[in-house]
Amino acid sequence: MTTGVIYSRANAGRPKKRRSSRSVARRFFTHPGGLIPGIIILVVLVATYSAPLIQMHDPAHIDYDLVNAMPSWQHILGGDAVGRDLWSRLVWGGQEAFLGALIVMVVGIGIGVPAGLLGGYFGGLPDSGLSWISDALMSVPGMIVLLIVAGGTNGNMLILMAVMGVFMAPGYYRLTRAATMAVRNEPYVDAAKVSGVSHSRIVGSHILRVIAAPIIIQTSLTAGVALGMQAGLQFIGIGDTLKPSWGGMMSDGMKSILTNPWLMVPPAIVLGLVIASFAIMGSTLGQITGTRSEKVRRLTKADRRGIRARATVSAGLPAPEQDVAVRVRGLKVSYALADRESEVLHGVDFEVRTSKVLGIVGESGSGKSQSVFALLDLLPGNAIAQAEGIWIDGANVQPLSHARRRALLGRDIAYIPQEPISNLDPMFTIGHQLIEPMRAVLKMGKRGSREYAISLLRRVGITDPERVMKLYPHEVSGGMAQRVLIAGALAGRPKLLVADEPTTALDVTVQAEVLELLRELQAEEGMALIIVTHNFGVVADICDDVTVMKDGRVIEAGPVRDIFRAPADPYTRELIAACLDDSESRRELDEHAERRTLEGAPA
Ligand SMILES: Nc1ncnc2c1ncn2[C@@H]1O[C@H](COP(=O)(O)OP(=O)(O)OP(=O)(O)O)[C@@H](O)[C@H]1O
Repeated sequence: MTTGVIYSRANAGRPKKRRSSRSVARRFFTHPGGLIPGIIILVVLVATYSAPLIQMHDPAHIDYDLVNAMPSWQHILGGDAVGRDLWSRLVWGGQEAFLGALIVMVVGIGIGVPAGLLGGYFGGLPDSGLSWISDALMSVPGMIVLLIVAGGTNGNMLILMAVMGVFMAPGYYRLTRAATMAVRNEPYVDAAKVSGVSHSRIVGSHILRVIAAPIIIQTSLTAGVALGMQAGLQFIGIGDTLKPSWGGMMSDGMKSILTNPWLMVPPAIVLGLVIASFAIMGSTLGQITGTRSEKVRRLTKADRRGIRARATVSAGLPAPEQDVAVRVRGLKVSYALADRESEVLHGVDFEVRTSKVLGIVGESGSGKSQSVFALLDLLPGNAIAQAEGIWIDGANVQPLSHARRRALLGRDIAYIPQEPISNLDPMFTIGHQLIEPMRAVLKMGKRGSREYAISLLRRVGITDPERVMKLYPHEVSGGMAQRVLIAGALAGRPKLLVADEPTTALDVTVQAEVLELLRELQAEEGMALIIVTHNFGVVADICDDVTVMKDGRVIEAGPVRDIFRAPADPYTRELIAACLDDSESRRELDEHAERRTLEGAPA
């Protein structure tokens, strides 16, 4: 699950995959949450701005015969309390509403987004100053300011909307600042800076892309709020009362609520529909422009029935020999996407012998982690895993329920993750995080679990465990955190330990120590160990057997010595070549080559 991206000037400042605006538009208009509200807003907008064409009468013309008249062919929505045509006022009423919402959005985004980028990206004084202004603005009651401005400007709705935009700016500011702060310390942003990419380009290509989705959602909500607030102001009589407006129509309707409640209905429906459409549209746009690559779907009952039916295939297969701790046969993993299934493992086989170490090796995306997650039954909810059989310690666990498979974790099977620090909760001490699972899973008492935790920490090479127990994760190094996680994994005395790239996040000297520790513990405990790695050096260092994976398939498998000596597949040869450095494994290979040359065979 790690990806190694080398940052060069060629790709600096350019995200690897950028969704084109055409593809966003296509996905938006094929999504019901985009198409339906989009059509509603478009229809209302077109109707509003074609008001001179589609009005049936002059919206200001008073016809006493039309007072509170019910809908008819000549007046499709009837007449209001003073005898004006309701339809004509409704279509004209939207013009000011949309213009007002646009002003609010432009002012809010225009002030809030640049300020948020500035504060979030540079921090320090600009951030403190802008945050102070934003907090000050948020503490001012906006409605009161609007009423004062309304008094001073004789209810000029466009000025009022601009002021409302200023009050919306802190929302944009906070959103943009938070998203920018989250991204600014990402390694790819540091890499872009180191590559000499300008701040404006980093902001434009990396940060704006990340904040686009929340800003779009915020804008849709802002449009809805602006329409609502504007209608509220018009409702209380602010603005040009002679001009048709939705808020004004609702105010008129309110006055006649007892005599003619119908007057409220058309403006309320149109306003409600438009506000709801903006909200739904924003959420859909956010979903589409978000970071998810493809929409996933939840597994249906039919999917689950199919998985169970396919799982029963394993029932007829013989159990593995006694010295096989884990055997996986014909493992396939697919993901249920919106319109199809995407298969990422295509029938993977591997096995680990009792008290032996298996290395699963392959480049990024080859399917190593998916294979072990399927073994551990830890795949995400939309994953469909099928296998001819998954035997752990002689028992086929494939037909077992999720609950029974989960019950194996922490006892029979333990797991060591890739990123030690991020797998420890920063809110709790190391001691708490070791003791808690012991009490829950192993049902140990408080005192017993504390003593056991201390003994385990000592066992993984921590010389002052009592002190370490009191530390928080941020107070320990990566290597120490990995030792803590290894101690936790050993607690249940597992028969199988799965380590997913356990040294990737550590520096080279610590990597060697952690591997050495794993090798020692595995031998002492007699556990089977699966190490997932992309580094053949690690395989050479610690593994007895190796399974080489590529594109969700096993390319080659066998004892490490044999595969190093004579890799059958060109891909395996490439992987071995890639790990050739000054490490121990390189020396071993050189010695091997030397021996073969002395014996007269080609190296
Ligand atoms: N949740 C998911 N939905 C869809 N596809 C996924 C999902 N998780 C992983 N995949 C795909 O499964 C394939 C195998 O991923 P996996 O994480 O097993 O690779 P890996 O060999 O462990 O890589 P790395 O060394 O980077 O961890 C990849 O193509 C990946 O895109």
